[in-house]
Amino acid sequence: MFSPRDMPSPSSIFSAYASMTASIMLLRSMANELIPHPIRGYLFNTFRYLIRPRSPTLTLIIEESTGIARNQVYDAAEAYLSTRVSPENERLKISKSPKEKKLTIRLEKGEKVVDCFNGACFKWRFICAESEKNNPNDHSNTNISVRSEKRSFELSFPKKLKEMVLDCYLPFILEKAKEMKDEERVLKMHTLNTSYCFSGVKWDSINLEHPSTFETLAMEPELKNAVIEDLDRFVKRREFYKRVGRAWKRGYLLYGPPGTGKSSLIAAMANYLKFDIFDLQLGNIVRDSDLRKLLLATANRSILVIEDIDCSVDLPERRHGDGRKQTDVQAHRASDGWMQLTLSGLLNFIDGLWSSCGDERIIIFTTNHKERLDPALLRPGRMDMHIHMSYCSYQGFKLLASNYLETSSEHPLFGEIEGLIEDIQITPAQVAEELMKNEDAEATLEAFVKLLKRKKMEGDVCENYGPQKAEPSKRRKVGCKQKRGVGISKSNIGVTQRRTRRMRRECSF
Ligand SMILES: Nc1ncnc2c1ncn2[C@@H]1O[C@H](COP(=O)(O)OP(=O)(O)OP(=O)(O)O)[C@@H](O)[C@H]1O
Ligand SMILES: [Mg+2]
Repeated sequence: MFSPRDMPSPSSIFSAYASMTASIMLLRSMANELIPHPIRGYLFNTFRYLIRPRSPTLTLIIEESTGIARNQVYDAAEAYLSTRVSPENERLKISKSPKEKKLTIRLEKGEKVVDCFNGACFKWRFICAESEKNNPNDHSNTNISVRSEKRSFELSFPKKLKEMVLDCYLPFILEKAKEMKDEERVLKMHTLNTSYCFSGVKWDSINLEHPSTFETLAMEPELKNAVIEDLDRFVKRREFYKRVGRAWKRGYLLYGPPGTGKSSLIAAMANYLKFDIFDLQLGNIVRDSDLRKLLLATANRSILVIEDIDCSVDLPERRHGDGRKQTDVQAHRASDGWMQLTLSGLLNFIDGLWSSCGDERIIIFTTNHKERLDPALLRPGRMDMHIHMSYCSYQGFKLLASNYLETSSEHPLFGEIEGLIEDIQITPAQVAEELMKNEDAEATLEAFVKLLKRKKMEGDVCENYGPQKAEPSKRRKVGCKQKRGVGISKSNIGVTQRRTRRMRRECSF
């Protein structure tokens, strides 16, 4: 058993320490005489390293670049720490480039930040080491030196948290920084530069500043939710697509009358996902090979849009005897006998090479006339979701009224509007235009009621828009009314709107 009597007395500790120091000094003087200087230095450093007390802290050095490539962890840490500055910080860098929406805050040399995550505290320090080197490219012997900065972050934490830092904390920072970048991202709209049409093809881009969002879009709430859920599912399913061996792409067909929000929905999708838009005007493309080049030049996380697919190009396989005019490019193509842009070329390329060359691709076709589309485009598996954009419903009107007139509560005229709007065809674009005419909500709504009454008096007939199976002429003959309905075709995702079903029942024979 250990008893206090066994404890060494302070005087014995002191004498042991004195004799150890004396022996070290003796060893040192012997070493000085016997061991050559460079070896002595090496031995002392090794000895000091071995007897140095072990620190319970681990420090990770996160350098700005790894050879040529930038270090993603550094960039993520830089962005993330800008949200973690505290009143303790004394010097911060601040900047804003023309394209950025907000001010950017960065730590200045030597500044420290303490960040807490999952109950643990992590110490960050920004290091910026400056150095001067002779310019290796300077052959003029002027000895002009080049100053360079080596930036890095030091992340210190208790050693026992190493696994947690590598598995959770750093991935969390990478994810957070990605979210911040997406938020800051200026979306681009890429369109074709037609001056390259015959010699080659090229995308030109401008900033996409379309303000349409799902909040401002008048759509049946169930349909809107179905679209949002579909997009959410799509972007989350990288592993799923890999597992089932499918290219990570999703196709949407938007169809309905002009002014029902097809283009607005595309912009809302782009703004929601933070995806760039590539607007492919098929009418300006001559050959499949040009099309391929253009498609291969599109980026990941983008939406490829082909508007008005039924009339944008005279694809050889397409049949339409409606006397539509050819564009100049199409006429040129036909006169030269090089009708080389084919629908099968387009579809095969989209399904095959294009989609397997990139990730997170969305493709959207729009049309005012679904019934004129080639069956190849409509066959199951081609477009994942068919979205019917149709006339404005009472729900749609309420959303537009609250956006345009900023009326939160229901106005007394809303009841009358509900009764009228159900029986006539008015597009969201027309409703929006009416609601913008006057700043006075009362006067605007009164004028709107008058317009609805006038339209009702004039009478509506089913137009050749939407999913009806009947021939337009037949529908017109029987005076079948088309109710507004914004729906997804039932063959696609099983979300069919009550309204659309009712409309189908009313319009088919
Ligand atoms: N569903 C909607 N919700 C909100 N605003 C809409 C909606 N539909 C149309 N609008 C308004 O009408 C304008 C024109 O709509 P948009 O260009 O999206 O229609 P479209 O269906 O693409 O027409 P087109 O078939 O002629 O291309 C939009 O800028 C927007 O202001
Ligand atoms: Mg449009």
